[in-house]
Amino acid sequence: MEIIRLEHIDKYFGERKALDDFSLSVKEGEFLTVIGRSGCGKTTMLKMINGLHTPDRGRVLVEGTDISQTDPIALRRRIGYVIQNKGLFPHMTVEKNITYVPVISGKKNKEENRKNAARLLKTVGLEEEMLKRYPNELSGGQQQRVGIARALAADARILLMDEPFGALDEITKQAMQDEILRLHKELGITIVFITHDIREAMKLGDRVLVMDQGRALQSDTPRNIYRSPASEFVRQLTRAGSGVDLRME
Ligand SMILES: Nc1ncnc2c1ncn2[C@@H]1O[C@H](COP(=O)(O)OP(=O)(O)OP(=O)(O)O)[C@@H](O)[C@H]1O
Repeated sequence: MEIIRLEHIDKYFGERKALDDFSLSVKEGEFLTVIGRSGCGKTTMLKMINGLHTPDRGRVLVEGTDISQTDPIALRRRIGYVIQNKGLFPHMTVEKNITYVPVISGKKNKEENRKNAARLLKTVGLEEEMLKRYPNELSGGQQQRVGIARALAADARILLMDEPFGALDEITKQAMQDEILRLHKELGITIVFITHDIREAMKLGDRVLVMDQGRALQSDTPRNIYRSPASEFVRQLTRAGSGVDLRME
């Protein structure tokens, strides 16, 4: 079943066209990785899904409903959103961070919320005693885990991740990649995951979407992308050590 659908989206920032007739369909339970040069529109596309950006043309459907017809706050609360670094509230404990959305959504039972937060921490591989800590008392990898736990706290069925592991060292990054693969399998959630790292895109994605200049260049399984790249750019991208620098526009 289709869970996310973007139909012929155009998005302008002033004169600049960030998305150009962009369409996408994501199936429920799919793990989609998104890769492309800096500035090609990846984040803009992701923010279309949870309504942080609105299209100038086209429609966005989540679970079959046009999101322009739904309450944007309710939409954002049921879609998990994990970003690099700046995700957690620094002045709140881990517990408060994780229970933030459930609490503002009306779940006021403290004991139940605490139990739920402890369960989620365990799900992402952290100890319950971390509930009392503040974000600056955690390592980068631990903060990312809390970010994921928080995104899952509202029983999200969709997780949007924007370069979540970009700032982590290689070893922590690999551990987190394995962790997110496990979570995806266990929870059956749908994940849209932006990365600059082609190895990460190929390792995690059931399907890899390559974007360029606001358009979808190719979207296929890692194997097919590797075997039958749609263009020279995609071919170079998938060849390890090809020297393609995605951070350059
Ligand atoms: N709020 C904004 N105001 C003006 N221009 C914007 C805004 N957000 C994005 N843009 C522009 O739209 C284009 C697409 O940006 P976007 O952040 O989606 O790219 P990206 O592929 O996610 O890049 P990166 O990989 O560097 O994060 C860029 O040229 C960017 O400068």
